[in-house]
Amino acid sequence: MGLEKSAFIFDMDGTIVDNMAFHTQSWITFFEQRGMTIDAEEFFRTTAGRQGKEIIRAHMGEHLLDDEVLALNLEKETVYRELYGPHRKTVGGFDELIRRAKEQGVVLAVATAAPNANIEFTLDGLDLRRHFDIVVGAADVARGKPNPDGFLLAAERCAVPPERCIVFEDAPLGVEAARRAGMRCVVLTTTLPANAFDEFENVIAVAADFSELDIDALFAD
Ligand SMILES: O=P(O)(O)OC[C@H]1O[C@@H](O)[C@H](O)[C@@H](O)[C@@H]1O
Repeated sequence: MGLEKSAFIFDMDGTIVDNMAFHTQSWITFFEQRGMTIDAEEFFRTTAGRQGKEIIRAHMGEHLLDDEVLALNLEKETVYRELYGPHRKTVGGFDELIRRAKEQGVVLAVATAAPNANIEFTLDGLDLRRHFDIVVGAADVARGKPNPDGFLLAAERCAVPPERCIVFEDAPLGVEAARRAGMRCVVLTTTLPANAFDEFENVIAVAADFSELDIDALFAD
């Protein structure tokens, strides 16, 4: 890798941890209780990376008051944490990739659509926060993915230009957010297969887990 300052910006859910099936299950339960049915795969493609409040308003009505949305989102995220809690662990090869990235001086950030309680649940619950220079969550930006706001804020706080940032993502809306931010992207196929990302020209690598990735090769692109 060259001497220029560079950053890795990790999506959290579905990327650092393989938890999207648990998010989807908690949404299915949440909507079922309100007499609504959702298709799991379609739901993942169209919502993963959006903020909970955006997902709730899109499905239940834009008229909902902020406090109502907050309470509904709290309910959904509580179910999610109960479901995923016993399964919490990082995706294979994550610790080793972080170790190598630190050795090479890569600045490390997280940019997630998750609320603070879920960030604490995952990053503190797995003792990962110490690895990251910057953590950006739903509370820091108005709009979720596919808007680039979270990635751009993370890059700004890292003081690394977008073209020197590599995003790690598992969801199409997240890859699109990276594209809009002017960032290259590594896709983790935790939830969708590689061909679900064929349309994206900013994808530089696709991997089942982090052990398959070579840092020098990523920055050589
Ligand atoms: O993939 P990210 O950016 O970490 O996003 C996490 C969000 O992804 C959404 O799909 C979930 O429904 C939210 O509840 C969750 O917080």
